Amino acid sequence: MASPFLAIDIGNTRLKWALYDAAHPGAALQAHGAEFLDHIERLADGPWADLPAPGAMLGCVVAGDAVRRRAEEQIVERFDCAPRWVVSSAAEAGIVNGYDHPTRLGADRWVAMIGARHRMLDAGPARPMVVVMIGTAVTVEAIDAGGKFLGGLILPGHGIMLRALESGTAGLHVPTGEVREFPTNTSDALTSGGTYAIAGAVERMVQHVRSHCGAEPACYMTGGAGWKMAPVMNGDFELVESLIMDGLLVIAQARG
Ligand SMILES: Nc1ncnc2c1ncn2[C@@H]1O[C@H](COP(=O)(O)OP(=O)(O)O)[C@@H](O)[C@H]1O
Ligand SMILES: CC(C)(COP(=O)(O)O)[C@@H](O)C(=O)NCCC(=O)O
Ligand SMILES: [K+]
Repeated sequence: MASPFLAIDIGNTRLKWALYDAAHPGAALQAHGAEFLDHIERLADGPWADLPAPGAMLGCVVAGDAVRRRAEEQIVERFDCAPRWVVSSAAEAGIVNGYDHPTRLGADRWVAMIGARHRMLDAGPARPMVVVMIGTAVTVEAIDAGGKFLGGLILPGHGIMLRALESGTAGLHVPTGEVREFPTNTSDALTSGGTYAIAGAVERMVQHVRSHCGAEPACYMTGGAGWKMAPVMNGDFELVESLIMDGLLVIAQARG
């Protein structure tokens, strides 16, 4: 019988976790949650206290070694399974890594591309892809129809953009505004500026992929703030909250 599988994604803002009934794509989600990094120590005695024990876990972490160790303490304290973390490599689960130094690619980016490729092939014939993650930072990846990661953009996320503007100016200390085509107050101008900066970068990457690959890319969006960006995107963007968890399930199955 299959045993439960624990997937963990540790970004620079939050640790996201999901427990599945087995370690393969399409497995049933049994429980999930997210903790800000300051609250990782609550996991074992809090949200994880009543979970069935996973037979294995796999995660990705870009938040640094100290945070990874704090998460490992919780995993080991609560569950009898070894912490395992994905490291970006030259090739895995259908994606070939075009980075100059493949292991320097953020593991979350690598895993999300693997999840997206699996989803795209499930839906139909192979196409190029643009994979966008809206987290603490924003990443915009280009993948060709053969599964080669061509390269990607890194931008500041909404929060970092606003904090940078606040700390670098005298007059920009205002509450969050609305996204407007023609903002007429400072709050709306800041919120709209950040949103359209991201949307514009994504649109450029879609153009680059379209002309490089000669085909319309399948476009996926994920990350904690993906729901804020998805409504303003031009073109067909599929919002998939679980893209990283999906990628972890694909990798776990491929590794057996
Ligand atoms: N409920 C929420 N809690 C925390 N951040 C949120 C929430 N909803 C949206 N966000 C936005 O999502 C971003 C964090 O997304 P997340 O995917 O957790 O990032 P990371 O993977 O970098 O830890 C924050 O910068 C914030 O703007
Ligand atoms: C780009 C990132 C900071 C994104 O982090 P996140 O927003 O998910 O917290 C992370 O993937 C990272 O640290 N990458 C390493 C550098 C690189 O991918 O080139
Ligand atoms: K992330």
